[in-house]
Amino acid sequence: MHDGSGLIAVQNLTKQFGPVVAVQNLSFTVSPGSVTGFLGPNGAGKTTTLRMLLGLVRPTGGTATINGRPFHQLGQPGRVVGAVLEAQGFHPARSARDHLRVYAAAIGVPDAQADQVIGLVGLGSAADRKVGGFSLGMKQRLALATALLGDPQVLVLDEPANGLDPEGIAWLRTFLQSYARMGRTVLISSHLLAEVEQTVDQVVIISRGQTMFYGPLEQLRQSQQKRVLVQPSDINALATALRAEGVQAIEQLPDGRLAVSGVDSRRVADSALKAGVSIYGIQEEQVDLERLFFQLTSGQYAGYAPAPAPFKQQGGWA
Ligand SMILES: Nc1ncnc2c1ncn2[C@@H]1O[C@H](COP(=O)(O)OP(=O)(O)OP(=O)(O)O)[C@@H](O)[C@H]1O
Repeated sequence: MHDGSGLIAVQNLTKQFGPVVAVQNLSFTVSPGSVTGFLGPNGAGKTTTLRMLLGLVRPTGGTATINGRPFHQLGQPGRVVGAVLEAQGFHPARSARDHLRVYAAAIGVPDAQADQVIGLVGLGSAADRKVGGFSLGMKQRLALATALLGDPQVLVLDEPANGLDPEGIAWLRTFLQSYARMGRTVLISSHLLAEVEQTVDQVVIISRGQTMFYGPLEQLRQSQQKRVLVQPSDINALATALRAEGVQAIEQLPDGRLAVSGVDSRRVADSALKAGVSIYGIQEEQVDLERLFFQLTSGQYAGYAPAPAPFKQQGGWA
């Protein structure tokens, strides 16, 4: 039927809606055992990609497979893939439990499974309340419960943190990470890196339908060179001393401090000491992932389309 690997593979995927290129030559893989964030600003092509993966939209070119097969060839897809694409159209007069039982019947799992997943997502005490009275966060939990009904190997969630309060986001993080640690595959989309930063192990960042970065989050972090910000008693003396030691990336900031790249604070302090320069303040700049994410994706709404370089390899820049 399928290879059971739990692998999601997107290869050279392209989708055009008339003149609009929603997804352009996108490639990435998502392995079991980790949580992957699928990130990009509004309109970047995330939902279209997920819809192609789930067999809801036919690609113009390329392939999207789960377990080595396109969605429609999976056999019992409800038991392989659990997906939430948008806050679903729940019947407002139906209870959460009844909603889940209807879906359980549709994919051929027993009612007991509905009761189990409702507890898993923390809706046990609201199981018999009408969904019409649910908050957005509760609907998100119910949507997740629906996706979990078939005990799927692969979980695909579009903007699952949307509408959750901080406690809900923390709960979702723990849930998804433990689901992945059980050897399952988890792919979640978001337009905010900060929202999923603590949840995901690797990221696929897209902009205007193209891959901008694909690899471990840690690698993205390391790609931004850290800077040491230092306030010396004599800027020129410290800059000269550093240059004499081969440190070239030195910049004077508007606030009068020096920003030194490619070295740690200890090295800068040692140079200052040797040069007889006092230090009134020193700190290592924190990596600002959000700023990097914005830089990577900010071209999307520019009034022109700069020719982008093609995607090359995992863990690299496109
Ligand atoms: N059925 C459609 N017909 C025409 N254009 C479409 C269709 N679906 C999506 N698009 C266009 O494709 C582009 C990508 O949209 P998509 O919804 O995939 O982005 P997204 O990253 O999921 O954004 P959001 O976070 O806002 O949902 C947008 O320009 C959108 O207008």
